[in-house]
Amino acid sequence: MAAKKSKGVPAWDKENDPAKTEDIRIPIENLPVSDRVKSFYTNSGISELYPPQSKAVSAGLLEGKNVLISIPTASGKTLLAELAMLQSLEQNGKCLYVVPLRALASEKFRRFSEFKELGFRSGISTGDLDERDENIGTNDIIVATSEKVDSLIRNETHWLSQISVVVLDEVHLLDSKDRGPTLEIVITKLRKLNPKIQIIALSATIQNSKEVADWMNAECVVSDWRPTKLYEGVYFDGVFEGEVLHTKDKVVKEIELVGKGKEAGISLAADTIRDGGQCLVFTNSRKNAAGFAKKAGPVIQSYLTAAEQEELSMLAAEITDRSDTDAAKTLAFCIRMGVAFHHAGLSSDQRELVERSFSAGKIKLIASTPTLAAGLNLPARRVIIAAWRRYDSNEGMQMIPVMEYKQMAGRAGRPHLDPFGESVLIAAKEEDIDRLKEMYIEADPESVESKLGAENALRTHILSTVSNGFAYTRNQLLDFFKGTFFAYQRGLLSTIALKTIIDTCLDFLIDANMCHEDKGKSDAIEEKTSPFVTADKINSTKEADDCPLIPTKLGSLVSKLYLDPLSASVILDQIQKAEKNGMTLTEISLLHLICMTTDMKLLYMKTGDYQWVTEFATDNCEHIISMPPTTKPADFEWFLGELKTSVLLYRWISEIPENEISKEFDVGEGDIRQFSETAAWIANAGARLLKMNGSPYAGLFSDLEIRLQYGASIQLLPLLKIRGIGRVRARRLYNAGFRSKEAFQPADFSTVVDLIGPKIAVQLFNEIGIDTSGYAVPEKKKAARRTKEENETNIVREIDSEKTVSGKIQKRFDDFM
Ligand SMILES: Nc1ncnc2c1ncn2[C@@H]1O[C@H](COP(=O)(O)OP(=O)(O)OP(=O)(O)O)[C@@H](O)[C@H]1O
Repeated sequence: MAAKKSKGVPAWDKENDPAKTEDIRIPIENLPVSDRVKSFYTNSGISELYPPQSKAVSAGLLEGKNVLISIPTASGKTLLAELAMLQSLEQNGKCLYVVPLRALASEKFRRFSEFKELGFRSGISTGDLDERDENIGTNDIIVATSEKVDSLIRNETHWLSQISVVVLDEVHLLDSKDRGPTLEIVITKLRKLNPKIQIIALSATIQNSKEVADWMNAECVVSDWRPTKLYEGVYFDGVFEGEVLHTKDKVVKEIELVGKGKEAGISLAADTIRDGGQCLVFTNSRKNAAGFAKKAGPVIQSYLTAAEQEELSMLAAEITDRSDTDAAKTLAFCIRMGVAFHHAGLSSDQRELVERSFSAGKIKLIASTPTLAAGLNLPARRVIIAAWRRYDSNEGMQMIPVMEYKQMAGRAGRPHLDPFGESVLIAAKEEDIDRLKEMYIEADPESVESKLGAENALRTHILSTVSNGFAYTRNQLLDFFKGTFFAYQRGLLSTIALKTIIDTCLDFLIDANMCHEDKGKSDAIEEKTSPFVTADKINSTKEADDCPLIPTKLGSLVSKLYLDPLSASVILDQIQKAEKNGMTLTEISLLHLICMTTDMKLLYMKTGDYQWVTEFATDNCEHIISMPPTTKPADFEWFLGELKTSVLLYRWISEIPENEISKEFDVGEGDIRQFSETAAWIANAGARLLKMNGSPYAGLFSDLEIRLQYGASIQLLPLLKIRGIGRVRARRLYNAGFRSKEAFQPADFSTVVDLIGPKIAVQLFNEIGIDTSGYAVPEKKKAARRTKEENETNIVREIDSEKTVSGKIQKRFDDFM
């Protein structure tokens, strides 16, 4: 039934509000948006809203109200965000779209770039694409991760206060131990910065959506409607039985067992691919993901046409052209058979290629860790959950959370991509069938619980809250944190808990000289209001005994660097100790120091590691600033983990090939990049902290930062400082006798072209001030050479784009799964 249109009243007529009770689908034509926005959607084939979307519009989405939308996977949450953003943009607004992962940011950025035809520009601010943060605020829509937004707030980015609509994608991640606290703080600060901001929160279905919505002062839209049927079921002993929840529509399929081992997972995948569908298989470890793909390959290959196989061979060649690690070879081997694996150990290039080729229908099956569970729109007709238990280092084998199951299952049957979807849990025993139905299919996802109440999470946010002027006293700090979801959820109890944690954190910050308390000067509060957050935006509860908290220069710097204050204090204390003891610090000393900080992730110690890492410690004891006594086993074990990670970084900056590092440490290329990038970011922060202190080691940290970014020896540093030159080209130039900028003479042009290719040679000569306009520049010759060159250009570009507004390196926040 179409809603009636009458003058001045929205077409969905709120009085009757049919969307609340009926399967109403508001026609795009009836929406209170401009004609060109309507045409944009109708031209793309979207003529009416889905029922849950209609419900959101009825709830005031297009009237500027805050709305939390908690509806099933694939039910079109993004379109709702788009409508609210476009409506605001037409009234000169500016929108911020906050996502948890960089892969999602890229997907959304690509989509919003289509609004160019409406005259709206989009930008991405995750620190890994070309767009620079200096200019990012000139865009109409800015896509960013929550950590990046937090960092933009800390750096007092002026356009943040112009944001009229903020979209919080995957807001149920408030529950995440790693990402939740930052997301919570970002929401609280954005609301303080601009109390009129419209919040659109998009969430998977969660138990306590009303509670989250109430915290945000938002309307809560809940629905279980899904545009395509999703059959959720269990496979056991050759049969898959699925059911569409709520409609009770059933399917029973006998599955032909195929392949050498007649394995359930492979047979289930083959069953769909034979019918022209594609499959996503979720496993519980990287090893199992690659193992599944290798085993499934020969079966899936038998369904491919010759033309498909040829295309896949080209994709496989793209992988091996760019990397010669064993993992790359295995991936290429699988891709030739139409299958792939996907996990955080792959490089971002490899992951993108796999996602892109699956979307294009070339790769038929991906076996993945949960890296692919969240948010991406992929054409999987069947999702197979091959393992619903996962190993947890603290608690052993555990069943995966219901929320994670729902997210995985929701990748199946996406509108426009597949006619229906199937999600299959594999039961090994008959008694598991009912258990799995009860525990996953029929179960409600867990409630979202704030994870803000831990000292580790709060320390950094307390410093930034004081540094940016969101609070000037202890009482104001408490008031600020009373605005968080943690306080809202815990009620009165949270005040006592928060006060205790705030006091502990402040004691630490005062001790570490990052902030001080101006006792007896409560008048000073008025004097030091920040230009970023004005005093009237602070809900002040100034009392006579409430004296000002003043961030020190060090505190402000640590906040802007996005470093955990504990990390900063470790760096400064250890350097001071070394200087006092008259030590001469080396790259090994600093690498170990980087690994001592709380911001650095560490490698696990394996049984075979103890001996060699202990020997390394003994051989290098003069380089190590602090060595724990062996009498404290837990501390010593931790120390060995730090040292093992330092050795990985040391190999990287010694130009050891990635494949060797991968084998030695049993890590993937993606891990090496993550370790080195995080370490480079901490080295940059270390350099800036020490520079402020006047320490002679600031320079050593700066050099180390560049070496960590590129994975290069100290000899190559002068060449690496030239734009466009990465470690491969720098090594080639160095070996040919070019050791610094000054070494290049106009006559060397053709030699340099031979070494690094024409494009980069021209760039290099121009950069060092030699005009190349009169030179004959040869065409690039071989495709293979081009790929390698482009590969290195990508690495350099990625590194260049890591620099933000103030030239700092931003931290990477990808999962390690
Ligand atoms: N009203 C509509 N009519 C037709 N197609 C639509 C409509 N709304 C959204 N879609 C399409 O549905 C698909 C899924 O939408 P979207 O990715 O926004 O879902 P989602 O709710 O964000 O899912 P998830 O939570 O799983 O990420 C997209 O291809 C989108 O273009």
